[in-house]
Amino acid sequence: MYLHGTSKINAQGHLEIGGVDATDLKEQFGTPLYVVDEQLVRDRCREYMDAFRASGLGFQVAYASKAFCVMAMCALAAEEGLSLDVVSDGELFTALQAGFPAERIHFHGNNKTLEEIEMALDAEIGCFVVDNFNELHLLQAVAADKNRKVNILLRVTPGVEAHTHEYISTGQTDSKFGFDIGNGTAFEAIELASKQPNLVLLGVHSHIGSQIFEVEGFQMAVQRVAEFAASVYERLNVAFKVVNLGGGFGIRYIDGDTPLEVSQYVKAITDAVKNHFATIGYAVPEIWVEPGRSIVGEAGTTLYTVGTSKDIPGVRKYVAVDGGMTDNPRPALYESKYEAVLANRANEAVQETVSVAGKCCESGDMLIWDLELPKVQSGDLLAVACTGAYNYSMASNYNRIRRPAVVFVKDGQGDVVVRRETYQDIIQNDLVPERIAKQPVTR
Ligand SMILES: Cc1ncc(COP(=O)(O)O)c(C=O)c1O
Ligand SMILES: N[C@@H](CCCC[NH3+])C(=O)O
Repeated sequence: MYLHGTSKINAQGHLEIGGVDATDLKEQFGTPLYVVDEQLVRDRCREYMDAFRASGLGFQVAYASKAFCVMAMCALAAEEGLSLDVVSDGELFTALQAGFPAERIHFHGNNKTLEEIEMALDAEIGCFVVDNFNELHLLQAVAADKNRKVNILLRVTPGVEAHTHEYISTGQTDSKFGFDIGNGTAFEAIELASKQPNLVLLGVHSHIGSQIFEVEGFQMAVQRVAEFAASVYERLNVAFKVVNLGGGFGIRYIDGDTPLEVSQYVKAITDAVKNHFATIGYAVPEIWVEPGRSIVGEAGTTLYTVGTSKDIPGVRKYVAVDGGMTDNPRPALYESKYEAVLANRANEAVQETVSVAGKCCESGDMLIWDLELPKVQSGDLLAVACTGAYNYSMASNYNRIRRPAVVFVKDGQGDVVVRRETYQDIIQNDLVPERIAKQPVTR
């Protein structure tokens, strides 16, 4: 298994993250357990901030909180000087409760409700990323009602197909998100938005997809947006102060994944912006980005205890762990691949090939197929790497399985940032109507 960030194999032959032995983490916090290498998250934040500073352009780096949204993470992002992309009232609430500066919060989403719009307006967030005409009209009406001026970006689809899984590709014309540049809808939206008395049109937003390894897609998106900006300026005399190029920067889950350095993505984007916006006739706009996965993905490791196994001679050996698709639905959703190691015997030689199953009542609940490990025993500690993004945030209580705790590790210390769910948490919202006869609780 590739060792990201501060992860290493220590003298006892155990996996260690943030200076804490994984077997001690199991002892202290139990399994399954999400472990986050705090230093690696901070390093990634700093890589983005430094790369943008080096470009000389105005910028904001907004952490896409959908990747992993808990109060500690919002507080960390705020401390590192990042902005925040939220897509729901729940993410907004989490950020505000963590004390995230409202003026650095950007609100996304293709179906914001009236309640969400009012909540965000009342919180005085920095910017709405408007996705469609319904939202444009609703936002203008609510802002007028509250006698407020609101910053907006319009989300456009630049017609760029990112080379990634079709479910996480968003820049193409046939997408549920945004105003299409190609068919003229984006132009229409700019014309309309620029006339709204309570909306301040800062510019546009484009996001082409996720887990992208090449810079060409981003460069192409910059070119399309710049051509669009030039035509908008020429025909409407509207200048963009901000261009948001979204997130999508890839990470290394397994051998063969070939992400670029953060600085390489940023340089490609900022160079393209300088190049394509230079001739439009106004100052080069501020560049905003929204990385999620590349900030937290490689920093996450999930620890599981191995339970049962089933050997089907000549076919395969299944080993089951105490979590699965409830804490990591990505293999079932996207056929995502992961690497793993026995954290308690990380130095031992490979002796068998096993497939790692979860504990859900579902055949598709598989975490890793054909993983090479030492002879696996019940009680072993399996560490799956690169689970920091879209794992906790997409976790569920399927089969009424309690969601694991999340622990931040740094300099030899582990701190719980989300406590493990209890049985009481599982039933806390359940109600039994009176017409259903109440059964005596026997134990
Ligand atoms: C609008 C928008 N911004 C940012 C992101 C974050 O993407 P990633 O986690 O790939 O950086 C996404 C998710 O793909 C998104 O839809
Ligand atoms: N949830 C996806 C990424 C979605 C990106 C959000 N637009 C994943 O786990 O890869």
